[in-house]
Amino acid sequence: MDPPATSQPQVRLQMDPEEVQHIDKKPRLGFATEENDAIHEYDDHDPESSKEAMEGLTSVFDQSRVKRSRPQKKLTKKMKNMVIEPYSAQDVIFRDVISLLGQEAVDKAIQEGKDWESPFQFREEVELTASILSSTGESLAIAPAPYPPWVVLIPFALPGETVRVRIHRNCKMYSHAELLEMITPNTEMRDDSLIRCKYFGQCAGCQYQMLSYETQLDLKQEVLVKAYQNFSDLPQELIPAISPTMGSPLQYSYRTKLTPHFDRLPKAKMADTVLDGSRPDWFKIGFNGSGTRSVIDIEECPIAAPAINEGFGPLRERIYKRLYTYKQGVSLVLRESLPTGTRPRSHSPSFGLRPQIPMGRLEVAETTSDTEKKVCVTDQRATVRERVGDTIFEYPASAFFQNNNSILVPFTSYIRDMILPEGTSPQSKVTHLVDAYCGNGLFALTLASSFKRVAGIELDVSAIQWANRNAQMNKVSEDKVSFLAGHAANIFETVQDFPRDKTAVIIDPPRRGSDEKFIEQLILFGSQTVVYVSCNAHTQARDIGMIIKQSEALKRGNKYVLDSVRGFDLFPQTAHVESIAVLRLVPS
Ligand SMILES: C[S@@+](CC[C@H](N)C(=O)[O-])C[C@H]1O[C@@H](n2cnc3c(N)ncnc32)[C@H](O)[C@@H]1O
Repeated sequence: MDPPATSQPQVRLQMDPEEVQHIDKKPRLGFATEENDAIHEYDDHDPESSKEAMEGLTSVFDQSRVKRSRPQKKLTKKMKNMVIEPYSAQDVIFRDVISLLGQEAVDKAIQEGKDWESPFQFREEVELTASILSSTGESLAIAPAPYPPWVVLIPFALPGETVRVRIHRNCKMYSHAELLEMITPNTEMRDDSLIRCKYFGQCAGCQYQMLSYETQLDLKQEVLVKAYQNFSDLPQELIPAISPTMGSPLQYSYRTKLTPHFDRLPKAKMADTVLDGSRPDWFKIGFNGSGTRSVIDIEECPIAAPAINEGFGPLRERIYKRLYTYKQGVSLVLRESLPTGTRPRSHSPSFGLRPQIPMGRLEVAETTSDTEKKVCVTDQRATVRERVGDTIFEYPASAFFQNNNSILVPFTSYIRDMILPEGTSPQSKVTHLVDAYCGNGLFALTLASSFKRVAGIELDVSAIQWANRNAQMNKVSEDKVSFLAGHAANIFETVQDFPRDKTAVIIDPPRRGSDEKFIEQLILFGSQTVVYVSCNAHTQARDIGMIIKQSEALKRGNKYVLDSVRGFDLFPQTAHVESIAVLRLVPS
């Protein structure tokens, strides 16, 4: 079903392999995903991410569900091509549209073929009031009477805020930056003095800089509530109360990876420009603009780690000097790294301390980040070094690794505490761990000291080589931790000797979630605990619903129940949230 993790169908290395990835065609909505497996519709982890749903003031009915009777020529090419992926941002918004307009009105519009027919005249001025904030970070407004039922997305607006816009074709008129200035503020939630980035509103990366951190965490809790309501297909009584989101110790300067890019250079402009090593005014390196597919020039990113911002200036200068060498669009990687020579710490008991420190109502995790000076790695093939608690990780600069180091100790400790809750009797204590979708070994290696045996599996052969190397570097023996390259579902036949009532399985799949093959094997194996980690709560909710229902359908005397769901804020200032769901096997 999924392409192999190592294939990169639309991205290939051509020249200057040390620093750039040339892109065959102009990126549609984003770049190679953190999973390195394809060009995704958008990459939730990257500030350049741009969603179709954030393309402008966009109508949000669903093309894919409609059997059209009206002439297709009425639709623009873009609309014709638009298919809403289940569990995508558009699908998430579509559920919000239904909740706003009602199922009946939506069905009627679809039946009449009016789901994409804007009720607005060309360049008509309309005053819109945002009704709800979607999980994607933009607000939805209902067109006022006498318009027919119609929903418009307003990026950066908050519920209750009003904006007067002149509507263009398909409701698109103003750039988002202009929109930001046109919004009549809702003083309860909005505090524009909090905005730290001069590109906020223009750049597609951040959605929430105008909100207090407490509000951001509350919104992310709400994202998980809605994800489980809308996508798990579980009755409400089987969904536990979603726990408050764990805040990130660093709310700015946290990103350890940045991937700015530039488009194919315009030949005519190149011919007319004297390249003198400075930036020609038409040349832009940065991220996708909000509401546009073009790149905006960004010199610094306040959510990125200081080392990355320090490295960005010199990298830009190197690029200006050799602009004539770039034949295609280019994606860069900047990665924060410990200096080489940093060694693993000897294991200290501090890693076992409970991480949370309450700050009033706000819970922000305590970090054990290094105080050591970091460097910026821009060579995509170079090795990056990172410490998580006592464990050192190395991986290639272009590989996947969680991008907010400041929260990784509390994040991994929380998973361990969920697997080994306080007060468990020694007889029922989990002793064995499976790390499915293990990447280069983050969970397996940070948690190894708490288990007798650990087995990790990962599709990307190179990631497995790095996982083995990381095990060696941290002096974790092969008898204790083993890594296997392969489809996650294959892990279960290799851990038949693990006692199932004393085994926990961690799942951390890509955004698209897990697959039926894996879920079937997981349920058949029947480990005592399952911890599902995900950067996409919607596919997580779908999979959790499947696991619960299928385990019950097996009728073998036990079933999975959803014990807890908690968000971790790995992506402050953005609408994204990492979700940890814990399942326990209980007697039916
Ligand atoms: C979100 S990353 C998590 C990696 C790791 N747990 C971490 O936190 O660093 C998802 C990983 O799943 C891997 N993957 C994707 N499909 C897979 C499959 N079918 N079987 C095993 N691994 C897969 C990807 O290569 C990627 O490394």
